[in-house]
Amino acid sequence: MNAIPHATRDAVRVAAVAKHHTAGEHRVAALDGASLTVRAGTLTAVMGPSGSGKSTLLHCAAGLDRPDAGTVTVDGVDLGSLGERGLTEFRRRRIGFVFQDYNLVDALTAAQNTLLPARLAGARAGRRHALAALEEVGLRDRADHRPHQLSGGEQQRVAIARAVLSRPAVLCADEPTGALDLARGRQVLDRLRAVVDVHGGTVLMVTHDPAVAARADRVVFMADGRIVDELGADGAAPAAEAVAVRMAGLEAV
Ligand SMILES: Nc1ncnc2c1ncn2[C@@H]1O[C@H](COP(=O)(O)OP(=O)(O)OP(=O)(O)O)[C@@H](O)[C@H]1O
Repeated sequence: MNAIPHATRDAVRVAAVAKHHTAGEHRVAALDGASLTVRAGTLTAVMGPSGSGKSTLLHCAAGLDRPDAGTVTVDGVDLGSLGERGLTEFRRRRIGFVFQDYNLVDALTAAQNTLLPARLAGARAGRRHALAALEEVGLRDRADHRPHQLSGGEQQRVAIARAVLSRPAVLCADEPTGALDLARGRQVLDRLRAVVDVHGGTVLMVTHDPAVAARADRVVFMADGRIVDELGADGAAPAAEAVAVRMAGLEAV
């Protein structure tokens, strides 16, 4: 097989993407020519002032929103070339989500939720695989609990177990630690790091917290619907202080 090493492949390519939202008579340019390339096997954090377009960028990269202009390519597939059904299937098979409100199916147990994307994709994964993935996120003993019986952080970890099992091309995380206390937030981040460092996965994460962003390999900064700056591109780990200074600069504008 001509496998390309993970670190040299692009998992996500967002090129000159524009996206407008309409609220009443207002038309807001949430993205205005945003471009971002995410290498496979890396953890990238997206930061920026409130309203700068972070969530919209993540939604476009995850195939949940369609851009008005520009292209989004995930794992070599131009999402714009897919119809609704094709896009839904691609999302199920190739994109993982750690979102506050887009995570788990209430009617299913943690183990069943962990298996869901793999099963939908036709993989022959069974309970044994689900338990192994849940073990990795420290939740093997909660395998038969349903989402409402789990805390927010535990639900996030089930969503990560899912990614461990189904190996999406990219795992998109929107404020994965936002609702968690420090210790639980750290656990979730440790697991996201393991998705990258142990399993060779790719994570794209939106966060407001410089300390969280400092766990990424690269931090990109948004303002007015575009990527305007970044840290870590030279291979040096971004420091929380440097991230905070850049953010303060953007928020002061
Ligand atoms: N569904 C929507 N309808 C109308 N406007 C929207 C919608 N979603 C986002 N916007 C607007 O688009 C712009 C970008 O929003 P987005 O949520 O992407 O920013 P963000 O950087 O993630 O913000 P925050 O940090 O506050 O979550 C904002 O001005 C926002 O008000």
